[in-house]
Amino acid sequence: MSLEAIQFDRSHRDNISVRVLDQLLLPYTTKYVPIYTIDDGYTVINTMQVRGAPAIAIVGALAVLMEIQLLQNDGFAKTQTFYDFSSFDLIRSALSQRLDFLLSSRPTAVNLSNALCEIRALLAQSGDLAAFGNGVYDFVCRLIDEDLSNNVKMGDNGAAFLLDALQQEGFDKDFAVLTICNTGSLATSGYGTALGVVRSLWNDSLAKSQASGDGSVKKRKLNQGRAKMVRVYPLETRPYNQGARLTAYELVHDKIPATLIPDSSIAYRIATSPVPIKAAFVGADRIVRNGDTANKIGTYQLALVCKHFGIKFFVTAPKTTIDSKTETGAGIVVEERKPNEFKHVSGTLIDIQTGSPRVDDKGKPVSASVGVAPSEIDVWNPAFDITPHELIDGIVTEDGVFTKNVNGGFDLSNLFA
Ligand SMILES: CSC[C@H]1O[C@H](OP(=O)(O)O)[C@H](O)[C@@H]1O
Repeated sequence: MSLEAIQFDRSHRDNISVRVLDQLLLPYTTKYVPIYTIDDGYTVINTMQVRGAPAIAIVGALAVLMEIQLLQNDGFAKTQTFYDFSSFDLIRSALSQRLDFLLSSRPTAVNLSNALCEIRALLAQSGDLAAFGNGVYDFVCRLIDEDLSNNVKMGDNGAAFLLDALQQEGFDKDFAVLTICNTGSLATSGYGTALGVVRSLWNDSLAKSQASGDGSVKKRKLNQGRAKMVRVYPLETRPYNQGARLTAYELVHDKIPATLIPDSSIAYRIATSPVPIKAAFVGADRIVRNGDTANKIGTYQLALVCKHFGIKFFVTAPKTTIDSKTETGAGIVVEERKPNEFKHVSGTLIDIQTGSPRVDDKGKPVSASVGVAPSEIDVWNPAFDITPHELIDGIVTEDGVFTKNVNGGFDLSNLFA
């Protein structure tokens, strides 16, 4: 099992390498795909071999860095025709077109456009390719390192906020939380956003129960109350099943008690759960000025169900996911995926006798797709929906948890770059 979505070998500055975990083959196959060019970055992002707003931005920026490394290789320069090396101005113009292309890989998650904006500024101020390459290298290293440290801060912020709120309302028992899609290490540089909160809640729970754990988890009590998280309910997250394929995989890896549930069972699960469900933590692809949030399709109705049951609903995202240029959710472009990603279900062939993956003559699990709808039927397959800020109880960030003012509005101006 590997939770390392991105392998960036920076041990030799002049010979860096990048590989990404092909998440379409999880949970049964661990395969890394090399990234050499912006085309490679576009492909793995557009096909969702790598996905998750922060991870998309990191892989996009790394693809630019790898292309720059290639452009500085004379052998490549002689073979390609897109770039005109007669002046850096011409190279700069070609690179600008390549950044536009990369940005079109997935339009809704703002992290990629935020990262490419920074890279454009570096391109404008660089005098030559080497200087631009060094600027992008420093930017990408900072993006990766800050994302990881921010995720742990965010996880602790969200966990402590919930635990303190439960203590204040006099709740001191075991509880469960809900989450949707994948917002863990596979969507970021590590630890995760909403799933990072789950990891911090679990660390707190282990510390409070003095559980032995497996030694790999840093047990950290995050408040003095007795309430502790004992179970996670990840939603399968149709139609691409990031919850079933990826979040369940991460929770099994971390040995966090979890029960995978169908998207359609949220209300009935809350009504019948053996332990009270006290919160939902979801990620974000774009949070706009008023707090309206784009996230995986299904998030909006999860928020509605939480409102019905009086359960706290938190959006969890780093500042790199904030879009300070867009006023409300009405301004967000929602990506629609190909119909066959909905009409077909892809995965690994399972031997129904043994329940184990079918393998080929090389022992590799066999991938397959099955049809679950008539090919003639029209479908609507949005990758995201927009949760109105009115349904959001808090926005968890590395800078703390932001809640609404007495007028029911978020003031996120402190988070704007
Ligand atoms: C921290 S990941 C943010 C976000 O990205 C996921 O979408 P996708 O799997 O399509 O890239 C999902 O919306 C997560 O909440």
